Amino acid sequence: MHPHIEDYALIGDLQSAALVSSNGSIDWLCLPRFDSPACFAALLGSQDNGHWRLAPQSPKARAHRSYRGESLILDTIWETPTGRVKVTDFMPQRDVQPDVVRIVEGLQGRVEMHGVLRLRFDYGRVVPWVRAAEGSRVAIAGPDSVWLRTPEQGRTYGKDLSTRSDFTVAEGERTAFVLTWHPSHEPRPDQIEPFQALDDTLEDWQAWSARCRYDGPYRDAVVRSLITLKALTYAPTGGIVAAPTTSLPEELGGVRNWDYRYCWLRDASLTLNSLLSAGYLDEAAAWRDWLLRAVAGAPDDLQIMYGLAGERRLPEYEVPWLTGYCDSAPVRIGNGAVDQRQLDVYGEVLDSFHLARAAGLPAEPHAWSIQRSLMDYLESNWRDPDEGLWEIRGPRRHFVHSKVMAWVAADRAVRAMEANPKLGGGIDRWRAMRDEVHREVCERGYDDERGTFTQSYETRDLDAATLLIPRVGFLPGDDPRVRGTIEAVRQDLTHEGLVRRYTTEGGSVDGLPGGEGTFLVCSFWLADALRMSGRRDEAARLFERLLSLRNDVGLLAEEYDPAAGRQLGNCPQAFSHIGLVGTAFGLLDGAEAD
Ligand SMILES: OC[C@H]1O[C@H](O[C@H]2O[C@H](CO)[C@@H](O)[C@H](O)[C@H]2O)[C@H](O)[C@@H](O)[C@@H]1O
Repeated sequence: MHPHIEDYALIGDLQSAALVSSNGSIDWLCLPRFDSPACFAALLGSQDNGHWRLAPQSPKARAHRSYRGESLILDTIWETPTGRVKVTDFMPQRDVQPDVVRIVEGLQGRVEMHGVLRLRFDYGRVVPWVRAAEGSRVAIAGPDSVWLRTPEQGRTYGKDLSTRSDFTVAEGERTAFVLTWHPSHEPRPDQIEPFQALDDTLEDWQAWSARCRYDGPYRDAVVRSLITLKALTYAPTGGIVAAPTTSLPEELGGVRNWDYRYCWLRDASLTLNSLLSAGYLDEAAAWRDWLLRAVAGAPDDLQIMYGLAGERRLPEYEVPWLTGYCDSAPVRIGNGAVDQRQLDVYGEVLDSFHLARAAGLPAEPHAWSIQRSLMDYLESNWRDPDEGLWEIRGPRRHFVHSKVMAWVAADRAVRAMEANPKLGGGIDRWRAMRDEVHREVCERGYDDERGTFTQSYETRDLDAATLLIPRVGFLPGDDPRVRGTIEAVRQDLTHEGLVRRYTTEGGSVDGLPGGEGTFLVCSFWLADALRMSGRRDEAARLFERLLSLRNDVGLLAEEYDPAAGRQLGNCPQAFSHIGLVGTAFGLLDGAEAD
């Protein structure tokens, strides 16, 4: 039986991340990068696919956990019949090689502890050779090797293809495990000092969090979301992943299982907007530079997603030896959406540049050249059908959201040139395009009878993405067409007050079998649309309900099943935390009542 998705907490080092369950087991870890093969993949299979549990021996032990202050350091406090013990899990921001540190500290009495480490390289498939060397254990298979440093007290031994540790911790004692990955052909890397690493890591995160500019009633939730978003950035390149996991299902037992360990232009631009709104300019500069490298080349070669360093090939394949989270198969690596046409990404990228300029990010001449060439491409292509932001796997359509985002792209380009005419570009053409897109969307993407925007020109069905229309400035929030869309979405797309992306019943637009949960970011968009249409109190109530869906350490997956009361989909998902930050900032504006 797998732990619930909401039973997992995140630790990470800005290059990869691990999921730690509330029973003390690290069940997911890819090394050395977010998108490397996992060496712990129990999350998507069984313990035989790799995990590392460290917890009291007593079956009566009960855990309570929290992050230490405004950091990504996880403290789990275990109460047992013989005493209390704290396990602190973190990944220090790395110098050379990645480390996972687990510090065990006796708080009261004496507690017998037990550790089980099963390393399985290549997504839970390859059992390494393990031997004792230089006072540690080293596990090697193919290109990977992992060193494990264990406490001096107690006993470490091999059993059933795992490395076990038995030891006792008394009040006031502190001891550490350090797991270090490195390429197997290289000599053992320098060893870190775990207690010093703890102090340094705490200081790094707290210094970063202290720079957050949000000053309102939801600060704890906002900072936790920002830390989570920061943890999804890949520091060496500035790329930002959509989530650190693959194939956590959108429906338990279903097939809607995707790999999110890549940089989507859409998700990353929106992540950046959240960081910018809270005053984080350095990340904006790093992302801009990543983007300039990734999209360099002919504009019609632009992809909607890339690897962490801008890699273009992310072929999708299935991993048959993993049975999937709660038997939700297949487990997929890579993402076939890489070859899709999604015309909204131009709008998201240009909007992100627009916000970066407004936030005072120093100009970079290449950045405008890229924006011009993106606009030139979009001018000739915005009339085409596409797969849209939901990355449907059915036939292309004229999605209203894609067209609205084409309007956003033109609008932001025009505004950039109005502010700085020296930039150079086709301002008159872009103005004309902006007007034409607006007219067409209001004619062909609006259902007069029902008084709502639709999902695409081809249908009367609805799409939660149309809730973004006031947020991006396409129409004001009090426009009757926006108000009508809010009501229609509420009628057709909500489940117990939470919003689905679109309907999946009866020959779904997305071309996929099965259904899915409510999509969390869409519920945040509903809160935003309500606020912008003058219904602030309803927006705040919905926001607070959404906050209550976070797990015990403030994390949100992609989706939520209100009937089962469970989170679904990849976790933690940038989209959901982007939604949280955006709505919290929005609620600071205009505190007018309904
Ligand atoms: O719904 C089917 C599609 O689901 C995934 O896409 C979703 O995740 C992306 C990353 O967060 C996001 O940008 C997109 O808006 C979401 O719909 C998956 O990546 C696709 O391959 C799949 O077709």
